[in-house]
Amino acid sequence: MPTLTKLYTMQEAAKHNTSDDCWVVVDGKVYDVTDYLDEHPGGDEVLLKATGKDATDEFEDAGHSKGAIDLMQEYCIGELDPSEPVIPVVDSSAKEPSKDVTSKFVDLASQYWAIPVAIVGVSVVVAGFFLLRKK
Ligand code: HEM
Repeated sequence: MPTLTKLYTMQEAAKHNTSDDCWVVVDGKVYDVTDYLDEHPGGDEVLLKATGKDATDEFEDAGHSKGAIDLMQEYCIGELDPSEPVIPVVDSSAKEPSKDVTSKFVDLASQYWAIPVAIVGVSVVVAGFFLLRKK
């Protein structure tokens, strides 16, 4: 008889992000680790921080033993819904915040301040030259 696997969206899994209700997603599977938080040798903080995202990399980086991987099956409650559209994570730090006209002007001014200074300097020298010649 085929076993029915419960499917969850990442949005649904992400709601369980407290020490009273904590789900993590590793390698497409969803784990309810609420009862394991206090026992986790890596601490409860790492598990709480791993909620709301695919924590596969973090899980693998911790170098879990085979015993840990066997144990985690006890906490598996289902799988991530593969039909769920993957919402790209917007990395706001990658983009420059849009600047208004004033700050663009200030940026330009701070980059090209030498040009007007040079123009004024040349004008002063030329004016001085003509004034001296008139005398
Ligand atoms: C049901 C899920 C999990 C179980 C059953 C589990 C179990 C364990 C166990 C038994 C250990 C002791 C070392 C070992 O035997 O490998 C451990 C260590 C650790 N785990 Fe987990 N873990 C789970 C999920 C996670 C997740 C999602 C993360 C990261 C986001 C994580 C991070 C760590 C860290 C950082 C350590 C400490 C490693 C060290 O001190 O060297 N674990 N875990």
